[in-house]
Amino acid sequence: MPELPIAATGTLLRFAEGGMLQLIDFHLARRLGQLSGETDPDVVLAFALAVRELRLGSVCVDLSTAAERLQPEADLDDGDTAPADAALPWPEPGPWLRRVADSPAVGRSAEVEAPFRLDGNLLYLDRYWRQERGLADLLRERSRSTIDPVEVVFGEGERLDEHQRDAVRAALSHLTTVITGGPGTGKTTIVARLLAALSDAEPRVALCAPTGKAAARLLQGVGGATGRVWGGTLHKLLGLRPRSSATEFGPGNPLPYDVVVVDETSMVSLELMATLLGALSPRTRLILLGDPHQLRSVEAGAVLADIENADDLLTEPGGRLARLHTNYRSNAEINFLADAILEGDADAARAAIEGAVSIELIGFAGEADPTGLPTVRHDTLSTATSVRGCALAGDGEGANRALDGHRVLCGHREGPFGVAHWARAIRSWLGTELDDYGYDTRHYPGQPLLIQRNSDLFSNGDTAVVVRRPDGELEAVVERPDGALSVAPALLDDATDLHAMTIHKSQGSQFERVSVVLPPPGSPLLTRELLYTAVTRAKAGLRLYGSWEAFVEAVETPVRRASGLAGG
Ligand SMILES: Nc1ncnc2c1ncn2[C@@H]1O[C@H](COP(=O)(O)OP(=O)(O)OP(=O)(O)O)[C@@H](O)[C@H]1O
Repeated sequence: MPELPIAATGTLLRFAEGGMLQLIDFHLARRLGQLSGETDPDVVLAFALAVRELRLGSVCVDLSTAAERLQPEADLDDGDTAPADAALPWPEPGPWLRRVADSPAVGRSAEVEAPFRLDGNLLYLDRYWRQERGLADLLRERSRSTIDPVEVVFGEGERLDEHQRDAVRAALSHLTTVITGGPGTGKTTIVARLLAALSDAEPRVALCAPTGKAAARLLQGVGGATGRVWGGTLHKLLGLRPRSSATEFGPGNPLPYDVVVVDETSMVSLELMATLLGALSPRTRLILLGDPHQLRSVEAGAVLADIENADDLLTEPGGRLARLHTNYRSNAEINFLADAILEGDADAARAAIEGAVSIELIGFAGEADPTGLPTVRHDTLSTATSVRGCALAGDGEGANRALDGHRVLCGHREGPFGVAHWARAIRSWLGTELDDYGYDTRHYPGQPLLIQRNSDLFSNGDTAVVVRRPDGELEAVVERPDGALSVAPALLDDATDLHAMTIHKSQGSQFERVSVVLPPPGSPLLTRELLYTAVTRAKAGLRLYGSWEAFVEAVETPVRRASGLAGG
């Protein structure tokens, strides 16, 4: 049963009881309405739904389709399924939209400040409407600008395929280029090639990504930082301070680069993308790389997918979209499965698993201790043993490499299908198998760590391994864009043991073998994007723990995030 707001009555109470609104949605909507004198419960309901949808990752709510499209929420972490969709008193869309439009809390022109904004059928919190509009205007403006094209001649022996060559040419002759493709389709290879083609002009280049790990991989892929090539997170590029929305660079102080490349753009929120576009000089080439089929940013927005789907954001002469198709890294069975998932074809996806030698589905219904499963024991022990071997020999980079041999990924954070439970079970079982391994709260050689906050030194999502130095002291070796960094383990006291991680956090990384703990049937997390993201983290081997029912449900449930961008 959801927690109900005491002050809610009538319609709003019914929606809260039906799992459609949480306390925060109700209170924020009511307060913002009260400040402007709005008390009509149906209008406050529309505001509360806009707040709810923002919390769930959509920039706005489409009031004309809300009754059919919005689903009640379940507690994501306890594995509960959503409450049954009791018939809720949805207002008639036409009159509802008119009453919302007339509300004093809804701005009518861009000059008027008001907490909400109605754009057609889409209701926004004003701040997000302004961000979306600002981003769309800047993208369209850049699409109208031309740039001197740079010629590229591909050599005889160059192994770039036709799509990759087209993407390089596009980026060399446009101000804004979006290059989409799944993992291993050559996005990094292309960046290296186009930087080589631009090298005569000695451009100042920024290579960045939403996470430090993804930025590190991009930088490594193009041969590392040089005098004119900088690499790091998007937050660092913009000069965003932790826990603040102020940036060093912006419209009055543009970024000092000729080329800005962003990898893993699917994880970038609307707010961050709008900030980036606002901080670019009109002559800076922008190249956005990413896989629009992966999970979206944690914050609101699905900017990459929206730009890909919109007709008018990225157009000639200044803008171009290029798509890459062939995954050169993962094995053919994993690629085949990923394609079937994207097609939403559950039969083909199931057949892809049943006919594969490198993929299997192991029954897991949440009842058993994960380490009772021999497959979990085998994979986690072999990885922990290799990581620990390197750590005891003081080899931090080797330990970090070995850590990528196998990873347990969960959709949920808590509960029997969640990261906390699996990580605890694996760590305590490994503690019984390996000497001096994580049996109490002290750091230990081979301890794999996940950093969960941004700071001057590290980025949220960076990984580290605790190693033993020749003098016997322990140090944590962190992988960063500009190389490994050794720090006292105490500096990472708030990092968590990385015996399992969420699928969300795994974006931007690939591992030799991956074990995925599927959410149970009925979980709101069971979506096509979650499954695709999890499956494509694997290069050579994949295990899914769960049921066919959960698997099929995921394949058949695409995520929808509302925004006004793709609508043009
Ligand atoms: N045309 C090609 N022929 C053969 N191998 C290729 C080709 N293009 C790329 N590769 C190889 O495929 C692998 C993946 O390429 P790359 O790292 O550039 O992909 P990516 O899209 O950046 O992957 P991710 O985003 O997942 O890191 C690399 O080992 C690369 O050398």
